[in-house]
Amino acid sequence: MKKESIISQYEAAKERFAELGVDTDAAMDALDATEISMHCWQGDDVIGFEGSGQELSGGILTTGNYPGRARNAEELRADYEKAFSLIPGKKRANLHEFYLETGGKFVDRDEVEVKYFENWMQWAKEQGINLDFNTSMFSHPKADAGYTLASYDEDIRKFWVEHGIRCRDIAAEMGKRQGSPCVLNHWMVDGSKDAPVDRYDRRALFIKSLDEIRSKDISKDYVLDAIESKLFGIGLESFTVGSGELALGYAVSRDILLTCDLGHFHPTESVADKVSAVLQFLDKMLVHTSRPVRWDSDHVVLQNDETMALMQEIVRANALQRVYIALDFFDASINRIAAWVIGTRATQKALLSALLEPQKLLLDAERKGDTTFRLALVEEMKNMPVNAVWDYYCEKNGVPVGMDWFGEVKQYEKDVLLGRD
Ligand SMILES: C[C@H](O)[C@H](O)[C@@H](O)C(=O)CO
Ligand SMILES: [Mn+2]
Repeated sequence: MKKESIISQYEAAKERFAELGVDTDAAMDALDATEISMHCWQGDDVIGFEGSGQELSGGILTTGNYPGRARNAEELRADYEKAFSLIPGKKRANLHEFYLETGGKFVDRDEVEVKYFENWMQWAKEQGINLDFNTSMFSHPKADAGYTLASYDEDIRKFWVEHGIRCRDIAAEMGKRQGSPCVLNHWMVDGSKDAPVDRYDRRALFIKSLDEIRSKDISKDYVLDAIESKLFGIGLESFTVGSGELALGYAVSRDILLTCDLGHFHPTESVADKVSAVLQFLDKMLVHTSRPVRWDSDHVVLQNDETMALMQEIVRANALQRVYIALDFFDASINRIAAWVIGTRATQKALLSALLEPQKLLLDAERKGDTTFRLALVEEMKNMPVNAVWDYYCEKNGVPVGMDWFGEVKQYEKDVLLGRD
């Protein structure tokens, strides 16, 4: 699209929104101030660089065989950079522990140290971005029985506690060096295929282990712990130790973040609706934008009703400073850089659309009891020229407008990705 058309379409859109009392420039400023944490695991199909040959486990699954998967950290960082160049606004990089770099030596999860993330930290600094981190309590022989922190086997439980402690130290170092807290997500696979008899002791053990992991007092300026609940995993259909209630109770009682993943609840449950409830009790929370298709399939997130509703609820609750937004999907059937670009831009567009909502008009109508006007306006907003504002925002940020990014991904595929297989 020509620059003049982008500008003239933006001017027209600005006027339309202004008629509804919406300031498009303020909306773009708010979007600009919001960091989106881009997960590393889309780039290599959740395999990591441990080199143990261990298959992906833990009830999650990547399907597809698109060429060009990143095979090492250098390739993954190069792919990240390509994706960054096609996405406007502030980005963070979200790492799992098993993306460590050890120079070829096998380092088990209970031996990980900050030195194995030096390259990542250096790179993040050069890119001007911050890092987030995740404990990796899956895809490991000691997680194969389905229990980690809730294992009855004390050696296994201690192994994972040690892993958690070390991950927290690494996250603290990241947070300290980058001058921005590193969000450390704790997701544990723990659960079982069939209904267990003992749920109570398992959960008590799980909590005990989490407390042990978090026993060191680390400033929230460095690390923000978050606990992620889940409904079920493949092969772990009947029981999840870290259920919604357990995670919420743990987060509230320990004053840490709760992580709500769009794919981790019953299909009729609205994650958007949880935001205003959770934030009554917690200062902050983390959301994982994903797209469950029939189950927690981790399809690339789109600007669908769930993502739109989630962003609306964050904006309506005036909670952009309190909700950390991270992506969580992994699709190996399409170009992985395109997956990042589609998912990140979709998340940002949904957020922009929420920021362009005529909040005052809607609230006034609702408070007056004029639900007819509210319904009419909500429906009308769906076809307002949000995209003209988005195109202008991309142009202003020096990233491709519309589908222009796609040609760049295809070129990179030809020049770089196809040479990998
Ligand atoms: C890689 C995992 O999918 C991710 O860390 C976790 O957040 C999750 O959602 C597991 O289902
Ligand atoms: Mn998740």
